[in-house]
Amino acid sequence: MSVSVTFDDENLAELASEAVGRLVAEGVPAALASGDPTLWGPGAEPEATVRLGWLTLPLTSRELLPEIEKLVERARAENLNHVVLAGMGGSSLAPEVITTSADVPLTVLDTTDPGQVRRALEDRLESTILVVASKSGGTAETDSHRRIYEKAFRDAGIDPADRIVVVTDPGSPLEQSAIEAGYTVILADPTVGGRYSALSAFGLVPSALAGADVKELLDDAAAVQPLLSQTEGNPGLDLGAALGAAAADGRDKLVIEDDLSEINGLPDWIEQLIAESTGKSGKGILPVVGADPSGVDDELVVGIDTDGAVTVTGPLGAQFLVWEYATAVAGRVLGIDPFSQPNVAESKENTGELLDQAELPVGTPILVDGPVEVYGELPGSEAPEDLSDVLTRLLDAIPEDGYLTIMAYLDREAAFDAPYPEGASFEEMTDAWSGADPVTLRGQLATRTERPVTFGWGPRFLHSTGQYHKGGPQNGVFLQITGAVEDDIEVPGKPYTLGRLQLAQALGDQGALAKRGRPTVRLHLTDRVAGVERLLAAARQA
Ligand SMILES: O=P(O)(O)OC[C@H]1O[C@H](O)[C@H](O)[C@@H](O)[C@@H]1O
Repeated sequence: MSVSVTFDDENLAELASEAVGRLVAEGVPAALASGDPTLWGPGAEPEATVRLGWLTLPLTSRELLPEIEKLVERARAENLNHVVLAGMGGSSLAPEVITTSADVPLTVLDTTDPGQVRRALEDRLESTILVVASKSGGTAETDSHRRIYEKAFRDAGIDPADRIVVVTDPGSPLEQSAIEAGYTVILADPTVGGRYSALSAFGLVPSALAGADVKELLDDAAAVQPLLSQTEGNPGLDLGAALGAAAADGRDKLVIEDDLSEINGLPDWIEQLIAESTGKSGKGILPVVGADPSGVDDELVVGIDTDGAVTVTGPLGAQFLVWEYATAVAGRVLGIDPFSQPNVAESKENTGELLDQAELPVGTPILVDGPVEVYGELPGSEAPEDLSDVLTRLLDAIPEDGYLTIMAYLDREAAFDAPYPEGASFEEMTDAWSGADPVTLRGQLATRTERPVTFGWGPRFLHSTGQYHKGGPQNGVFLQITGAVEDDIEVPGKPYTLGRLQLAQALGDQGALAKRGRPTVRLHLTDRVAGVERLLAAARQA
């Protein structure tokens, strides 16, 4: 089974077909299939020269299968059936989709929230195998998770070398330290960037350990690969031309729907791929995930196995490859380098500088509304009356072509702790969860504006849409949510705790956004449960 890309929008079909015509005339399909790094201009060439390995992963990754199989057998023999993956962005998003689609359990740690990390640590440590996945080997979150787990294993009398598997690029500092520590190391293809690494060791190792059939993924991707050098019937070319041409024509908000799909969560992976690849030089495509279309002119709805202006159907392995190819093509149409992420480092550097200070410069709240403190500058000169007023003013500040983003530096599983009455029906349970979930705020605010409202968990989104926020068109309005930490976790060998790192990440990104003059407000929940409740109530009133 292959991937099909179909259009249900005449204008778009025409735009896409014109763009395909131009791309074919320029020889793009053959050039891309042969790994030509000049396709994105001289500025992008050095990076593209070492970033096109994903094109051949359906074949080259097969070489990893025996090594992966051995690892899976060892884990089974030792009853290591709680698989925890520490990895940010491209190093965890693909395994998350692969394992949820295959319905096999994987605990993903892509957070600095102490509560969420503690939850993982306290869950079956005796049967835990930890995959530490980082291409660069220098990502602070992943490094912290490794240090915390090493200590937890040792404290429990377990040798970390028996439990830690490292996936990284050859020559990274992580490879070196992992070899010294005696960890199992699986090296990934260094010619593949993080967000294009779904079919590399980064996607395959944790997914296989969790029980997913990764050979099938590669088979499905290999089946679509021959189509990608064609000038006709090339799903990657058709999709990329549509995304690029639509965005160039002003339809640059990409609503990705997957309601009927058996692939679970692909939009989250696409979000990183598209946002980080295209959101730069003041251009880009804003992925909108988990939201209904609002029917505005600058919106393009893509359905995964579900009807949209463009519908993309096909198995997961093939979808990965087609979306990667389409993103590279859209980059060419938009005139950007799809392999760089120039603005991600900025927030990281800000965070590093903040962590060097004795006290984090949190500032003074402009308002305290019960368990919610409000920091930052609101559009308009008057002080806000209450939290509802803050939300209204943020909504009013969204430019005509802009968007609002909610960024929650919180525990993304905490809502499941919400109490519900004994004997509650499933509906009552989901009501209790959504009443305690900051994600609910997205839907509430979306009903009050036609403009897109997106939601991201911090710091996860910093490795994804964070690039677009800072590098893309400057028309975003930003709402951060942070929370008090009750039970913090030391990061062994580092002068900070996870809670301090988490807050520094929020402040670091706030600095980067404020520097660009974007409206950015931080809501700090001094009591997390009561704070979310208050926030959702304020959104209802606003
Ligand atoms: O795999 P790592 O080197 O730890 O990187 C994880 C993530 O970090 C950065 O933010 C990049 O922008 C992402 O594309 C990458 O996926």
